[in-house]
Amino acid sequence: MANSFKSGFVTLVGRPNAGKSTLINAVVGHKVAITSNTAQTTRHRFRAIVTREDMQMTMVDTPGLHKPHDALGEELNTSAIMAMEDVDVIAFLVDASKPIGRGDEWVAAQVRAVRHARKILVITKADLVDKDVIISQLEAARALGRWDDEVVLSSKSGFNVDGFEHAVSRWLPEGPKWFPDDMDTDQPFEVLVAEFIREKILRSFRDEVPHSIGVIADQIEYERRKDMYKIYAVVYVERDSQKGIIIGKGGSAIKQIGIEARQDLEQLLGCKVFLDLQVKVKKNWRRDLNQIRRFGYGEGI
Ligand SMILES: Nc1nc2c(ncn2[C@@H]2O[C@H](COP(=O)(O)OP(=O)(O)OP(=O)(O)O)[C@@H](O)[C@H]2O)c(=O)[nH]1
Repeated sequence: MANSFKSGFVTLVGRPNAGKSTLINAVVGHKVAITSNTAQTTRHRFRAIVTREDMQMTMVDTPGLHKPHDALGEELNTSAIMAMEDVDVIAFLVDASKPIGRGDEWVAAQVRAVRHARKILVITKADLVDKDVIISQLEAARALGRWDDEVVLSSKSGFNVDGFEHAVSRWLPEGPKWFPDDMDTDQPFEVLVAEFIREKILRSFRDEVPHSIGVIADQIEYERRKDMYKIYAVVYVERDSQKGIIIGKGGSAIKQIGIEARQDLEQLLGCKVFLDLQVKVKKNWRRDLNQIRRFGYGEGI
């Protein structure tokens, strides 16, 4: 008898910076999620899909859970908590290199409250610490809930990423292929483009403007004759001072962001990219929920 096909949904949760987006990219095999050192990099829910011969696993990335400080923070939390409903598997990620703290405990409490899903404990960033640290971290994390499986891995080195895939697959129910074989993310193209640009800004200005920026890819055109994409994007900031920082002396900072984003986009798109970046001030956009939704962040999308 032929083996039956398995399919289902897994959500990755963990405190900000636990390594959710990096793990998704490692499983997919290329970049579909942006990452940075800045906590709360991920702002919107999206799905990444991996299809194998015998299974299809759809990963739901979520903004890291944390105590909210503003409307954006609340929206991100609601989004992350909602992502735990209606999934088959919850993967709870704990950073091996950071002592378990209140952030992890708070997320674990949300996970414990979900009754129906299978739960996998995932210790991430194993490349950063010694074996004995991993063992003690595993023991401490075990105490935070009841786990159906445990995985220790490193998304950076690739160590045991397949172990994660197998652990999830084990708990997926039999089901149909929900998405076509070649689909690896459900993010609209313009959102993916905007996110790649936002990543570069976050990486350049870790401390100065972490949560005050939003990026919209206004216009994307493909020029067949040149095999080139023309992308016009706007970076929104809250204050004039932030605009100055992002533009930099004589435009040097925005130029550098443009170069890095263009290289990434060329890799994503497999052809040449012309990128036009503008910086505009939109006061208090973070506090205005409609504005947040217009930027595509939170569960409103
Ligand atoms: N050394 C090492 N670094 C890692 C690994 N996984 C993630 N990181 C780094 O940890 C930081 C955070 O990773 P992300 O994947 O963005 O974390 P996240 O949980 O998605 O973060 P939020 O979007 O803030 O919730 C980045 O700088 C990653 O490069 C790993 O396996 N090893």
